[in-house]
Amino acid sequence: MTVTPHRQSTRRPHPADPCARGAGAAPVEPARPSGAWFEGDPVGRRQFVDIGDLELERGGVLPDVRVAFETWGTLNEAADNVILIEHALTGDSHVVGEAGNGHASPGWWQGLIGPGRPIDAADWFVVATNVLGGCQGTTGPASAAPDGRAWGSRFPYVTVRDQVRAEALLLDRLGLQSLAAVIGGSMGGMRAIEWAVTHPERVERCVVLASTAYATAEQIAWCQPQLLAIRSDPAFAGGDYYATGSSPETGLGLARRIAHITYRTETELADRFGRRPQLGEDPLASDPRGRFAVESYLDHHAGKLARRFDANSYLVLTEAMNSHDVGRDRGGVEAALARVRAACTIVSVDSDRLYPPRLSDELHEGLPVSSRAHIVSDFGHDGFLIEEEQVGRIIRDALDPSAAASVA
Ligand SMILES: CC(=O)SCCNC(=O)CCNC(=O)[C@H](O)C(C)(C)COP(=O)(O)OP(=O)(O)OC[C@H]1O[C@@H](n2cnc3c(N)ncnc32)[C@H](O)[C@@H]1OP(=O)(O)O
Ligand SMILES: N[C@@H](CCO)C(=O)O
Repeated sequence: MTVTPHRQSTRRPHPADPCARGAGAAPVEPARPSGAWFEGDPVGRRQFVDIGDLELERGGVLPDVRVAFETWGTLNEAADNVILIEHALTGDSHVVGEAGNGHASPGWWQGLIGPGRPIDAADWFVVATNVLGGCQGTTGPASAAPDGRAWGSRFPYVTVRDQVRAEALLLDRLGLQSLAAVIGGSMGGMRAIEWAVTHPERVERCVVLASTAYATAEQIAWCQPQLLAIRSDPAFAGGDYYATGSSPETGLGLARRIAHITYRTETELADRFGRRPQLGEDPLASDPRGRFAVESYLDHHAGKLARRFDANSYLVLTEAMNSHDVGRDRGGVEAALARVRAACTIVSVDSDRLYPPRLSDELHEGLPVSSRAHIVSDFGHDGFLIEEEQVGRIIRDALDPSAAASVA
């Protein structure tokens, strides 16, 4: 297959990237490349394809959608060695990074792709997209609407199915019809299973980690105070804060604190922090009031996310996760899962309190061809990111030719 690179972009913060610089200022879209293009790049750099107008599940059309992605490896002649990797809520397409090519920053599954690694780029062509509604180059609330202003509050409600539709259009544009595997964790796992249900004929293997067939009552419940925290921040300005010179960092930080607790475990926090005060601080003093170490830890994660992520994207993606239900309008979860033809691997983290193993059991039991795998971890939901060796072993097994395809 001939591939023509029209334009390359490294992951260095683009001045228009609200995730990279804090979301305070008005976004400026980078110049749009014309038509679809991509490059089989062994290192992985962010690239863009305009997929046109996107029809949304709840009605209406999102015009001029752009999808950003990175690739590793080379597409083979048969175009049947494609793996799609789906990132989680605040993740991105930067699955691995390599020093020396403008990619010094490691990726979120750094040990996964490369020579001798579970996904050897000599064998596979890996595509990792940035999700619709996010803030890493794919169209989201900080992108310019047709009138040139940021979408802001006008950005529509998008569902996980819309996100998968955008990715399917991207792959169509790239001429990639079949997926040897789609792999994702957490919110990425939602997209992975939605891919297998929506496009059974295109997906050969599906690996779903720390995820679910549908958002549960408790998951939606945890999201509610996070949504409220952002929307209650005076700097939120109804969602149209891009031109105000500030952004709802306090609300986003609160949301992250709430979420981060759900990503970890009670025992980890107890063992790691206990009742220890933060170094040099006294939580029992009245002036100045000091912090417990665990409070400082949460402050750290809150600040870090508020600096790198757009609050509107956090809202849009959280609501998309709430929308997730593979059974909607398909006769229920059981009927939806029965459509899947991929060989699936369903993975849970034993200590995950947010996506507990029973949800993986439900997926596994409903899928026609499924293996069940377990990650043993002290870290809870974040175990799917932290326990890279275990994840690597599971993915290596899932990609083994003997675990292949039921796709006709
Ligand atoms: C697919 C995706 O989801 S990609 C997105 C993943 N990345 C993120 O979500 C970023 C947020 N981070 C996380 O969720 C988690 O840190 C993970 C899963 C990435 C990694 O987990 P761990 O390796 O266990 O990191 P941990 O939670 O211990 O955090 C370490 C940070 O806390 C800081 N920290 C630890 N204790 C304290 C404390 N008492 N006070 C302040 N900061 C503290 C460390 O200095 C370190 O800072 P750094 O990350 O800026 O270097
Ligand atoms: N740390 C992950 C947890 C959600 O799965 C994220 O922020 O995306």
